[in-house]
Amino acid sequence: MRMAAPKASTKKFDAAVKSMISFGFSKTTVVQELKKLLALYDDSWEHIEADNYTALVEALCPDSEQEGQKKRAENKNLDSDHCNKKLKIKGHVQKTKSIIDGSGKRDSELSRQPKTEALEGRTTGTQLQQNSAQIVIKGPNMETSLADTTTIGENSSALLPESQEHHAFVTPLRVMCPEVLEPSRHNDHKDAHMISSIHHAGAKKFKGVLVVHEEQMDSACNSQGIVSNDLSTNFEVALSNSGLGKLSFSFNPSVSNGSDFHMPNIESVCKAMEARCLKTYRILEPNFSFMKLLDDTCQCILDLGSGSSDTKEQSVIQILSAMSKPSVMQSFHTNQSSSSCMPLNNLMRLGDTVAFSGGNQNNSSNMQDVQFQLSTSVKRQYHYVNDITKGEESVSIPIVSGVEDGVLPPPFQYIPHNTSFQDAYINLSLARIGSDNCCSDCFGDCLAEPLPCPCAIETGGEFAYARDGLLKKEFVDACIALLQEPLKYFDSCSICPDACKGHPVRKFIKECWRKCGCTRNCGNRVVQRGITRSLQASCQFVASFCYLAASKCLYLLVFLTSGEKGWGLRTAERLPRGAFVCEYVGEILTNSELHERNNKKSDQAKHTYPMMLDADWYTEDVLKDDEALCLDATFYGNVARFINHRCLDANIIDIPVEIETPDHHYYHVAFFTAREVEPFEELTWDYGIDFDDVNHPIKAFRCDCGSGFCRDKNRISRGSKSRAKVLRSRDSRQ
Ligand SMILES: C[S@@+](CC[C@H](N)C(=O)[O-])C[C@H]1O[C@@H](n2cnc3c(N)ncnc32)[C@H](O)[C@@H]1O
Repeated sequence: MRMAAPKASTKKFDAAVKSMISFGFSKTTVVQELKKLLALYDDSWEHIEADNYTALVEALCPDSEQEGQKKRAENKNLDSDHCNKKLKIKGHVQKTKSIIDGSGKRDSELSRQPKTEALEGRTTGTQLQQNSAQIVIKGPNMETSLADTTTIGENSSALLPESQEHHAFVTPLRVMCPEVLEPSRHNDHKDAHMISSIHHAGAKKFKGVLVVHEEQMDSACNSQGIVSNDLSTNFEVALSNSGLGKLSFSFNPSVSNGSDFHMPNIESVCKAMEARCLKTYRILEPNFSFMKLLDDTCQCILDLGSGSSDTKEQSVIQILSAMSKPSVMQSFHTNQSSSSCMPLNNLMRLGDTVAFSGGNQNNSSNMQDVQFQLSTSVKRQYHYVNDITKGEESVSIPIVSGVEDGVLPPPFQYIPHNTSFQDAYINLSLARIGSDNCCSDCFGDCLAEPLPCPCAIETGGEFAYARDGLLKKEFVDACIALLQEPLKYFDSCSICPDACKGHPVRKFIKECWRKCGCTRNCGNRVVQRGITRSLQASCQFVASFCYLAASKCLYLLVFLTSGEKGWGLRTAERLPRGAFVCEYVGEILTNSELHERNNKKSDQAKHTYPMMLDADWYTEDVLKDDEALCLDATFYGNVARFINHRCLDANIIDIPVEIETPDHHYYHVAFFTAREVEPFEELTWDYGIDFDDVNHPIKAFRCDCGSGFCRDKNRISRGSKSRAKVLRSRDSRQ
């Protein structure tokens, strides 16, 4: 009889289960595997908890298990008893040979398979059939409907009608027929041909079968197909030149361990797979779809199998795009095997710039090889796509979409701090900061002191920041109220009494600075530290798993929006309310200089990047004020230049921050989250544009913000412009 587990073990057990559930594993499976591991390790948690539950992850992920066990046995010098036990498990989890061959005799083959019996003792072909889900891949010109494709010959009884838990849908097919077929490869497979892939994972027995039925294809174009039956990899491939394929997944109901299993809807399976890819492999492409992955897999099989030259014709940009991803991934996955990254070794571009192929599975050395052979201009583009900051920030900011379509944002110089253009007069001398505006008597962290320091005077004697580095709730509330209803908070103006309708009151943050006695790590210094990695603590994927590399991490991503807005910025992680995102950085210009620039600006330049500082606070005649300042990020700027506008309910707000100067003539514009922001949500702020003001020197764009509170009466109706249309119109302009 087993003794009741002591409390500490129960906690460990729960923690391990919780951790694995967060990666998408089912509780039942995790509990089962965990119990097995505990038995294996004689209830020693040391090995199970090591490296963030690596042993458990490996037990749950069959592909990595054998390798992982080998490594663990080597590294940890497991005693022979453990090794023996492991060997037993290992024997149990070995991948089996495919239970379906290319002959299409699925039922009989299934029931004959000794491996199936050995693994389950219960699995029958019928069970598999009754729980199959189909995905029909259909060529662009094929008229065959889904319903049509469900009736297949006698050897394809796995393909059942909808009523018997079939889930089918159509996706465009990129797999075209191979021009040359080797007769020996398809002669024996006249009936139904299959792409099959079967994984047996010991306790976690899972079978996935992708089936391509060729009768249907033959009836469509009476063509030959291609079948590969590679026993060494347990992988069978059949492709038709008709453009119609059928992928059928079958599941063995015994995996459900007697629970009430029902075949899930195929769309929810795709969604779950996409979530899993996002979490586990950190696939950051916003348009990633599991169906596209399957589609690409077929294309890949065809390309590799037929030695197609398609891959050679990819544009450099496409290669760069593909290259950028693994290196981005690598920053998260330093300990990962190459399998989680893009297959770099298969990318080929022949000709003047890149010649790259080979079997080297080590991505880091591949990257070096590629970079070595790329021309300078291609290298420059590659670096730009990978990190638009060119290393100026402590985080990398990649371009994650649009690149595959050959589109890049118009060039600009990345600068992490504001730079004066010419006439702008900014006096940053320490002498101008009086003792009232700094805390020379402080030391260490001002936020740790019981009383606020003089720097908090600006914020009513309270620090704007809390100890966790976020803005205090009340401060965010007050800023939002002032931005959303400025007229309510107008102040009588002493600066421009004639023209000013009243300066709206703004909430300023005053940060401690160099004249203060506190250290650089003082909690009242946030914006001046720039875009930092501190927010990564809130990144659920990274924090809870062991892939966080010592190198730079993803945090912000530049992407091509789906509407008329052009490029945008999104966060890669969940951001809590009140978090500092980035500063709006650009050239500091006087209003007159900006006016001159606007006059010279070509009509082609669709997007504009100016930001008024003290000049535009509801004055009507602002351009008379030559000394008034603004920021322009058109030629020099930082990542904030990609943040688009959203009327009223944007997820970030701009807050003026004093750092070096005590007046409100020149200040920093910092963006903070107005609410919690979900991973991959676009970041937007309200530019404060009056869309009705036809006299404004900068012509307002037609707003495509999609907000229910959109102020633009001429707004673009949602859905009228697709991403494809935007790309097409860009192409025609180039
Ligand atoms: C600061 S830039 C933002 C980045 C810009 N989307 C790009 O592609 O570089 C401002 C410009 O983006 C576009 N934009 C921003 N928000 C928009 C919106 N809600 N609707 C339409 N266009 C928008 C306008 O062209 C505007 O002049």
